[in-house]
Amino acid sequence: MSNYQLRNTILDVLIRIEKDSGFSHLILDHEIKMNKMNPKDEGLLTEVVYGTIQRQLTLDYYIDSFVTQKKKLDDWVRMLLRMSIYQMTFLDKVPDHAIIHEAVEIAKKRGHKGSASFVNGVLRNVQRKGVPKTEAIQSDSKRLAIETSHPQWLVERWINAYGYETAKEICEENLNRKAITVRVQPLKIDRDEAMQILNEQGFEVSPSAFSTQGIIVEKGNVLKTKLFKEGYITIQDQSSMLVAEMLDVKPDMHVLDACSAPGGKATHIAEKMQDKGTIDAYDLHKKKVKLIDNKASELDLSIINADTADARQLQTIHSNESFDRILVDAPCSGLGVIRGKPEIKYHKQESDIQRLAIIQLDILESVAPLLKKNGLIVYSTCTVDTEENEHVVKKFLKRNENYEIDHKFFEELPGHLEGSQGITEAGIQLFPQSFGTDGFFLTRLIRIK
Ligand SMILES: C[S@@+](CC[C@H](N)C(=O)[O-])C[C@H]1O[C@@H](n2cnc3c(N)ncnc32)[C@H](O)[C@@H]1O
Repeated sequence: MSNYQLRNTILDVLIRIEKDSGFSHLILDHEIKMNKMNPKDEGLLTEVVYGTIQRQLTLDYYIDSFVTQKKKLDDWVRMLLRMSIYQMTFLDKVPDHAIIHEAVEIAKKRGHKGSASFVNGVLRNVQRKGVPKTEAIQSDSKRLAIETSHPQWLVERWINAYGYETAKEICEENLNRKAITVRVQPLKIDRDEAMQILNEQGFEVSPSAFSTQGIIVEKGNVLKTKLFKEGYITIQDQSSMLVAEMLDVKPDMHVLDACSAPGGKATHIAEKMQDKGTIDAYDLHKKKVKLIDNKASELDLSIINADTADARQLQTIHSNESFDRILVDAPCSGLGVIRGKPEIKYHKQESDIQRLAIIQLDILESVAPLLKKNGLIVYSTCTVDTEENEHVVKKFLKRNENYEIDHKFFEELPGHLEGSQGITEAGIQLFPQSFGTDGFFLTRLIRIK
């Protein structure tokens, strides 16, 4: 692929992610497969696409300071400027003159002479004068929002909930890439053996402190390994691994996973139960239910019954007090996974959070009667937001006196979390900057009567 073709592909991918509100990782994976790219091109494509999305609002702030025309820029022109300025400002892989030359060539082909000279003018200005400073922005939240490319409402929400310093740390960490972590299927291989095999294949690996099944992979693409292809390991964030650990399942239990697709936690629970007992796993979306079946069969697990259902209607299928354990891994705003899916921060609105918090509480309240006395519910989300996390738990407890927080949960948390800033009376909020995990919340409730 020529440099020109590669830059053009990067632009196409970025436009598609923005236009279709699509997930960057899915569109990127598809593009890489379709184009059969070499690893170097694949690396640059991934780096520029993620980086441009991660820094979008900062890049727009730069662009707007150089553009005097009142007319709205064409979407493709803005995107071409974003990806070019991203490379000039945040990467040092390609010299500025080459970036400008290629951007102008793309503009000539996509637009007319005017577009090419406009793109040339803006980029030459960036090259000559550098990008504008942000220090002069008076408001702390606005400055942080522009510097770290987050919507201002979100920055203000995090400042209000956790204070300025923590909000700043979250925003800054969201600009980084995280290490991949995998979970071993312990009925097929043990962790040490899997680590040794990965090591021998050149991967840099270390054991996770969150789960006895977790491995941190610092470098390398595990998706291409035999271990992954044959279901000895699966990709899962360490925070998510904590869920099955905290659910405290045993073989032969009857477990409900109310919001289960694509089945990451259901399969972990099945492994913990030594594939003995029953897991009823539901998801609202029929298409996604297939993913649960696929994951279970990839990992050679047999005790998961996956089906389509609204978690708020499960009383019509199951009678009260039928489950030993229930997992509510609730649909959420996903603000904890911005590092991997950076477009999330632009697509979510504050109203989404309010709408989701109502659904989360509804789901918890609907499944609560289905749990046996002395049984446990784990409630979790991959978000960093008090309204979806602590507030949902507190509202639930206020309205369901037969439940309380299971305090043994805090004692059972891995030792390195002790004294973590995210531990509250309602559960634990993992921040992305704290332990290298996704931003994640979980807690455990016990049915006392
Ligand atoms: C956080 S994801 C679950 C991830 C899953 N537990 C795992 O570990 O792979 C939340 C899931 O809830 C599903 N969902 C949304 N609303 C639901 C509802 N009312 N009832 C059941 N599932 C729902 C979504 O389709 C989504 O797959």
